This record gives sequence, C-alpha cells and structure tokens, in this order.
Amino acid sequence: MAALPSIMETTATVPDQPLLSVENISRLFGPEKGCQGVSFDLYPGEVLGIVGESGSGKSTLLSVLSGRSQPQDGVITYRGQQGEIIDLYSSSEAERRTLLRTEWGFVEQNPRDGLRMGVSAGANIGERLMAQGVRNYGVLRQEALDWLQHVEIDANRIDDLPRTFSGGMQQRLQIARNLVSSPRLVFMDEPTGGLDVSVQARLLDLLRRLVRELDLAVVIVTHDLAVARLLADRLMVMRRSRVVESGLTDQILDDPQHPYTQLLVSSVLQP
Ligand SMILES: Nc1ncnc2c1ncn2[C@@H]1O[C@H](COP(=O)(O)OP(=O)(O)OP(=O)(O)O)[C@@H](O)[C@H]1O
Repeated sequence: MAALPSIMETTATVPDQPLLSVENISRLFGPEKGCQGVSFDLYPGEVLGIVGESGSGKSTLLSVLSGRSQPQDGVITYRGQQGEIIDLYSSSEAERRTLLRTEWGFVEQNPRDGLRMGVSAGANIGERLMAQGVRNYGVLRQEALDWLQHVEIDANRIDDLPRTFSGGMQQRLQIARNLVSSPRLVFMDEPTGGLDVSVQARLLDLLRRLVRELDLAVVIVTHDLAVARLLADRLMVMRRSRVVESGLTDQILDDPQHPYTQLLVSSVLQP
C-alpha cells in the first residue's frame, strides 16, 4: 500500500499548545436545549469524545465548534498551520468555510450529507485538493487511487458514483474525501451511526488506524460508549445542554463520578 501522506511536516504546531480553545460557549434554543457554558482545550493529535443521551446538545455543540453555527456567547480560537491564532467567529464566513475545506474536516453521520452524490468517487476525493490548488490530473487521480486504497475501497470503483456504493463504503469514501487534504482537526458526528454492527466494527478499526497514523485531532460526537472507548482519549459527558463530567476516557467509563454518567455507563453494561 502506498504510504499515507506525511502531514504537517512544515507546521508550526507546538504540541503543548492547544489547537482549539473553547471558552464558555453557549447556544441555546430554549431552556436546557442546546449547549451552554462549555469550555475545553483540544491538543494536536488528541481525540475528544462528546457523549450523552439524545437531545443533550451534542450536535449543537459540534456545529458551534466546527464554525457552522454562531454561539450566543463565548469564544473559540484555533491555532492555524503557521501558528497564528484565529478567532473563529470574528473571522468572516468565507474564512471559516476555507478552514473547513482545508485544515479541518467534517464527517457527517449520513454520508449523503458529506459527499457529492452526482460526481464520481475519484472526483469526491480530489475536490479538496483542487480547492488547495492542485490542478494536475495525474496527481489528482493518483491521490484518489491511494486514498481509495487507504479506506479499503477497490480501486476500480474510482469512476463510479457514490450512490452505487453500500452505506459502509460511502462512509469510507467520505472519510477519504476529508482526509486527503491532510487536515489537522476533524469533526465527526456519529460516524458509525446507522451502519450494521459488523460494518461499524470495520469502520471503527479504520478510523482508529487513520487517526493514529495521521496524528489527527478529532472531536467526535457519539451516543455509543463503545465507540467512545475505542476512539477517544478524553470524554465530555453532556446532559441537558451542560457538560456534567469530563476527563480521560478510561477514567470516566471505569469510574464515573457524576450520577448521570454512572447511569449512562451502567445502562450499557446491563444485558
Ligand atoms: N435548530 C433548532 N431549533 C430549535 N431547537 C433545536 C434546534 N437544534 C437543536 N434543537 C434542540 O436542542 C436540543 C439539543 O439538540 P441536539 O441535536 O444538539 O442534541 P443531541 O445530543 O445531538 O441529540 P441526538 O443524539 O438525538 O442527535 C434538543 O432539544 C433539540 O430539539
């Protein structure tokens, strides 16, 4: 297999400085509906899981963190590739969109929301590279072939439309489309949701491998504690719009402190 692209060799990333700093952000649609008072730092290469029951505010928080919806309160700063500090919501919408297409990625739960269904698998992968200025057809095609291989899709499907792919393949294609441009930070919203258990397991293995090999920082929303256990270094547990507990994944899952987390963990352990 071709080597994965080495990432960020030229970056000014300082490992002991946060990539993303989140200070007291809130976005509420009603009392306890949305997210409020959320603060944390995310470091390069770190995987943060956001867990909690349905309606606790996970997706709202993710959309605020990823620059998709403006918080009513709080500040989010991102340390750019050159070491510059970017205040996410002081930037223009165009700047935020550029960030999402280049240094960031977003893996949607439903691959149809993250893929362009009307163009080939190869074109889906090549799009972000083109946005970064790669124009050479041979280079684009080779990158697409390499990435199909990285996500375990047969290379001879390169010219096929994503709608001819299975759900698991579409999700792997979406991952390739996001990772081809060597993002430093990837947001994922229930990336294994809606897939069969066996397909989920394979996708999780793939994600785990890619996250490690590419040293990606990830914020992943999941209601599945097994997914969180497998992927996340750290967890934030949300309930009714607030973070009720946060810490190292093993610590939280093996010795939950908050009664709600205890309930969440014990409900999974029960047959
Ligand atoms: N655009 C919106 N307008 C009004 N209310 C909203 C909107 N988006 C989310 N909400 C409400 O905010 C609360 C949190 O929703 P959110 O989708 O963030 O929760 P979640 O934890 O991601 O849930 P799930 O796991 O079911 O996706 C819910 O009560 C939801 O109804």
